[in-house]
Amino acid sequence: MGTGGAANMSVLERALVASGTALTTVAMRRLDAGGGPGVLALLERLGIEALPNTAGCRTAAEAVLTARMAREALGTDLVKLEVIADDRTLLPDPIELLDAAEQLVDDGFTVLPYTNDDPVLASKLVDAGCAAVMPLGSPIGTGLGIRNPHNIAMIVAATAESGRPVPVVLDAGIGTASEAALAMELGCDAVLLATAVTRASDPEAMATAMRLAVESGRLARGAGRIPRRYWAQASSPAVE
Ligand SMILES: CC(=O)[C@@H](O)[C@H](O)COP(=O)(O)O
Repeated sequence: MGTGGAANMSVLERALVASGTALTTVAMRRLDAGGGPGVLALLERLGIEALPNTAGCRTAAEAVLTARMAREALGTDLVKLEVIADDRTLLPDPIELLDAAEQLVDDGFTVLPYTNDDPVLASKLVDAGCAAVMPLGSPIGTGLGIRNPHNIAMIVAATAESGRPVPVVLDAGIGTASEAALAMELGCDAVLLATAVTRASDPEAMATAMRLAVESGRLARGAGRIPRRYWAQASSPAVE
């Protein structure tokens, strides 16, 4: 889960608990430095691990600095690496992203990069030593779902066949539960979402729906779906 967009801390808490999340991002450049029990205190009380996020960074240098500050502040080598090209699309900048990933891996970070649904860039991030690849379904906050399911399936296949199989996390753009289920049926190992829950009319209910969708999508993936057929096939064989 992400923590951005919730109406208040009480709504966020109920959604986090309902989602069953074990790892939740915290945008380090948007952290409320003020007093009072902020997001970090909430996550600690709920026993949810904080995943520092370099959200808002536009260059590799900014992302590397933000990650290092987060490691100092939170004592974790985990980092969700976001390097954004522009404020309108919030799409990853592939050049700066790969540069930052290489620097952070060299500096001992466990890097979880938010990337495009581009199998070539995903493979380069795996080769750079990232601990996962996190392709978008559609741009952050759009709720447009998974625009290129085939690309996500290719990233899953290429990652599994690479010398370093790493988890694939569908990150961004999920709008409702069926899209989270589809991500898991495509072979993703997890989803990372915020807007669909935190800005839903009933965030707690949507968080519950997402948890159930991820569980069912994962089960369906393992159950071996039937092949798609061109022509009909009677479900009951004809009696000879
Ligand atoms: C939670 C987080 O890190 C977001 O930047 C993530 O990409 C979620 O995007 P949505 O808000 O579209 O779910």
